[in-house]
Amino acid sequence: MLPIHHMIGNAPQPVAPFSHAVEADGWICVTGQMPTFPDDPQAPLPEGIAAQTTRVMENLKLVLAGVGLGFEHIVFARVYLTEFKRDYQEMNQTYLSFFPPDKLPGRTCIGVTGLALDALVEIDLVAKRP
Ligand SMILES: C=C(N)C(=O)O
Repeated sequence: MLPIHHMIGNAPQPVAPFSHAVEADGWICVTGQMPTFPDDPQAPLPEGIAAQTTRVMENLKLVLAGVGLGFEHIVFARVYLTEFKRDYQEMNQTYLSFFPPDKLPGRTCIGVTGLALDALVEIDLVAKRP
């Protein structure tokens, strides 16, 4: 079976050549979301790691909703931070607020030297249809 390529109309338009999500056999790989605004892709990014993490999580929510899923369907997440030592704890606090504490996805968090749009954070996901 070939993968299904999802473009989600109300999610932020891609900043690079990718689909918002690609599905194979009920598994959904959601492209790394940036802290951009769905209704104004040219707007400056929000200030600071808490606001950027919130924006990224809201964008992930839009992509998941576009394929009929929610955060409860996330199996694994990867978080990328450009200022790891400075932002790790604050990112965690914001990230945690999107999940019940006993239903956290698996996760890896990685410090990187740069992200598209000079963002502080990008998060990608794997989710599974029930
Ligand atoms: C922003 C991205 N997810 C990319 O360039 O792949």
